[in-house]
Amino acid sequence: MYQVKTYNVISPVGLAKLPASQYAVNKSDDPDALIIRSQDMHTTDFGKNVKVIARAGAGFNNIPLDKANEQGTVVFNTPGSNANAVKELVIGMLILCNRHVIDAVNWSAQLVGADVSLQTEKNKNHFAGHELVGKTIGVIGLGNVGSRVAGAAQQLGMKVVGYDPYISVEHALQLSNQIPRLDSLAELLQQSDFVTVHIPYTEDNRHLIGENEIAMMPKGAVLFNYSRTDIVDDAAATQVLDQGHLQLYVTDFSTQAAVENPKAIVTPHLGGTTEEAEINGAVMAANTIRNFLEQGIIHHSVNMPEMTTPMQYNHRITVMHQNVPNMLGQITTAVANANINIDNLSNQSRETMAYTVIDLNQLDDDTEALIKNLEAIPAVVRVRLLNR
Ligand SMILES: NC(=O)C1=CN([C@@H]2O[C@H](COP(=O)(O)OP(=O)(O)OC[C@H]3O[C@@H](n4cnc5c(N)ncnc54)[C@H](O)[C@@H]3O)[C@@H](O)[C@H]2O)C=CC1
Ligand SMILES: O=C(O)C(=O)COP(=O)(O)O
Repeated sequence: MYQVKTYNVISPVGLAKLPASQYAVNKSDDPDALIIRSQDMHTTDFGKNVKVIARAGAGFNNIPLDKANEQGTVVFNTPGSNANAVKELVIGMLILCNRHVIDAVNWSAQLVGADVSLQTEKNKNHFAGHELVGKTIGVIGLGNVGSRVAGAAQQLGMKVVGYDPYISVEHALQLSNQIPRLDSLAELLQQSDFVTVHIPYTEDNRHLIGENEIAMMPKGAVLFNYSRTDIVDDAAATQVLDQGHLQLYVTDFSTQAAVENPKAIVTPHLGGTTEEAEINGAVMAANTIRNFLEQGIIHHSVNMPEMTTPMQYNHRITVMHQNVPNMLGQITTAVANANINIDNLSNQSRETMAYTVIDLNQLDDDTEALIKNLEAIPAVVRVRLLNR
């Protein structure tokens, strides 16, 4: 029985993909697998028995990949599962903000008395807005979310420019040829009435949009952050709001600087919070966990190499190890010393880590000794034996 532990709200539709005959959910404090969303795993203990962490969602900066690598824990995310949800919220906020709808609705809610319609007609022009057609939106990051935001903004009649020096082939092919990909961030910032950021948080992306970048944006521009805290320097963004250079700062992240500034519009990390996205993410996470635990398949990992060959033989030994010389030699020697014939072997690497998978039709009686010998090889971090 595999033990699975969940953190955050994980859709029961996804959990139902884990057969009760093989998986127990939230029944053990020493789980094999975790399904999480934004739980901060830097401060949440997870033991060596955790073989897999599935992040139902896109961003994985809440998971310490160094620790995961050290103990041989494969980390997955569910790319694209909530991208439509974020796109819809960003486009919704774009329209709401450009028409001052939030202030207008709050104002209407305070109306009392018999002359409500009179007051309305007299004051509505305080909330006169602008249309989006013909305005320029700069989309930073053209992955699952950014490419959808770019496409939707284009359909609204906006001019769209993009910036993503690392765009995947898949997303580059999907992007309309009407959407120019600019060579520099500065070029994008200088020409955009609206800037929206859709990139992962990494050390390199910390404060990608800071004081200097905001200064490059035209006066009266609007900045959206539906990516992560700290990709935009909130202190700088809220300061220029006060100085009037930015018209609005719209963010999904409740930092102190943002919530204290009346000109900042803060949604409480709602981008991926729709029933549909929660189901998509949880279903993908559950399927990913099953494929990995039952067959050793790795697809959509953020720390380990891809290995998508299904289990076609009776037994599979998976060896997670550091990506250093002579590992294959040592692993195959250990198997040969056990007098076992290898039917299929695959070895993939990714940065500092590698994954070797050995398929066998027949095992000898002393499998335990073989597993121990494999585990004893320096640089091996986890060995698993899977049986069909
Ligand atoms: N507010 C929310 O609830 C949600 C927030 N997010 C955030 O949005 C981020 C993006 O999500 P997805 O589009 O699904 O991820 P993705 O991985 O599909 O796309 C990210 C894109 O950013 C690009 N990129 C990376 N660094 C860049 C840089 N310095 N400049 C320009 N482009 C850069 C990559 O090449 C990639 O194309 C996530 O990492 C997460 O932090 C995602 C989903 C929900
Ligand atoms: O998928 C992401 O990166 C998100 O930010 C969504 O986070 P959540 O699953 O709503 O806690």
